[in-house]
Amino acid sequence: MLLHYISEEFAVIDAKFNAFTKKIDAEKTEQKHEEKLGKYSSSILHPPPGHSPSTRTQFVGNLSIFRDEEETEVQISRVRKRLEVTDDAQIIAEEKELGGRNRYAADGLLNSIECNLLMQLTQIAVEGDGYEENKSPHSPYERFEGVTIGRMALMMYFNLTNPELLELFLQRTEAVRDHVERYFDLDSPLYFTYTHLVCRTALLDSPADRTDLSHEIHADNCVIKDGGLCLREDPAYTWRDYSAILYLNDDFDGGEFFFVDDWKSRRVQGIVRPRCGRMVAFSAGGENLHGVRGVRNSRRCAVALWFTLDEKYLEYERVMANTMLTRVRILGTVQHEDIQISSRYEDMLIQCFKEDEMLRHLLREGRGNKKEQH
Ligand SMILES: O=C(O)CCC(=O)C(=O)O
Ligand SMILES: [Fe+2]
Repeated sequence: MLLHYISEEFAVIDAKFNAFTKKIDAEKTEQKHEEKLGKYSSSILHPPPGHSPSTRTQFVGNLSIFRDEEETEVQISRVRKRLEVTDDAQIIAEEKELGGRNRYAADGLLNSIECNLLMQLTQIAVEGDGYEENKSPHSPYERFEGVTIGRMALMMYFNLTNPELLELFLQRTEAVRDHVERYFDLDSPLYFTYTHLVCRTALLDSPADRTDLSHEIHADNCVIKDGGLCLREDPAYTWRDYSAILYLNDDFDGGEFFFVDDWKSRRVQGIVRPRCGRMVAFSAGGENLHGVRGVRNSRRCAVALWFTLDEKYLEYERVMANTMLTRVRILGTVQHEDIQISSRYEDMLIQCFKEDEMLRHLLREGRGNKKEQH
């Protein structure tokens, strides 16, 4: 009876994986089609990165039996958290200083040791990662490299990077999510939807007088139309509700983050200079048009975090990464000769779950889906 139940459970997980795999294939075909049509050629559209929607129910749907109890606990812990104000983070600028609505900056989300550790993770960054392998999606004078959580998790699983680094990354980004959720005093939970560790490196042959931006002015969840209106419609990541950028270093010139009032006038309302442990957070709509000034030398690294209020867009790679971390703690890493993590690593991630019974078991138990990690 029990065996029958377990095999049925696994059949359900298999079906989800198959559906997910098909979705990835469909996305790839769609992407090729879009590339042909030049859909992303407009400079005023915030380009990738970002995965298409995934749902917790779609992906780890059979965990829903834990849901009721979990939700109640989440509510209680949220109330408790609002009462305590015991963080190390200090708010350094709010709406008034930054010149607009729903935005703030804080320091102290990482200490210098943590920044140095997380900078080690940037060594596994891949050119164009998250941007369809485009090396310089934003500025021709910079190289853009990124790492997603899925890639970090795979590297850790195959013993190519240290589990403690991934753990630190997941914990500190969770602290940012929690801070943003509490600061904006949201009534419903804020979920991660996409996380991207990115570095922008000034190319040596860049002209000294370059005036272009490292990241063109944009909003994170809408497309700016010619008239200046920002429309929350396809192909924008319309489900993104809040954004945060957590900075890891300051040993470079330029690279300031700035808010502007309007796409055409481009009047700067507020500037945030990156430094270790500083973050800027804001609502992701047209009220928060922002950009990044050119990085004039060296390398600027930061973690870009996008959040949603809609649980169905939950970042599934974070659930998988937590599950893989638990597996590695229990059974150790997987030895594999000459493993290469390709740029399309998603298929490999799914394959690991298909082939590793322990991972499937932990996923089914909800061990990658810690309630404090929305
Ligand atoms: O790196 C930054 O400071 C901002 C990047 C950004 O706005 C984005 O990736 O959407
Ligand atoms: Fe942005």
